[in-house]
Amino acid sequence: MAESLAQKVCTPCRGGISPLTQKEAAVYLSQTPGWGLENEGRWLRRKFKFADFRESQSFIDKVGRLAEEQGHHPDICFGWGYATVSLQTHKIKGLHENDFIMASKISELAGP
Ligand SMILES: C[C@H](O)[C@H](O)[C@H]1CNC2=NC(N)=NC(=O)C2=N1
Repeated sequence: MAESLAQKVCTPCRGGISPLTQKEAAVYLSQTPGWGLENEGRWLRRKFKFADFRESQSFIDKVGRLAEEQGHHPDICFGWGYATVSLQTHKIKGLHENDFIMASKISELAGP
């Protein structure tokens, strides 16, 4: 079986490559349920819901640790009962496989 996105690790992206096209991104998207494309496929986003503020905070804390581990950092907006996580590869102003790897790992942190 092909390696799942969540098993891969983010690799440094130094730029000089094209971002994924919307078509290519759509193929990855089918492997990251709950996530959606925004801004003409330049961003990947998902809103997670939680029981209260403490749970949202605990989740983003875990996301932060994962981001440091992987060297790939999402933008996060959170509040009582929710956290919205947005991913982009800045150097290419669009999406890279790394964004989908992170998305998949973040979904695993949120649980089933
Ligand atoms: C130098 C360092 O690896 C880069 O600036 C990394 C850090 N974290 C990052 N996180 C995200 N989401 N996109 C990036 O392009 C990015 N670049």
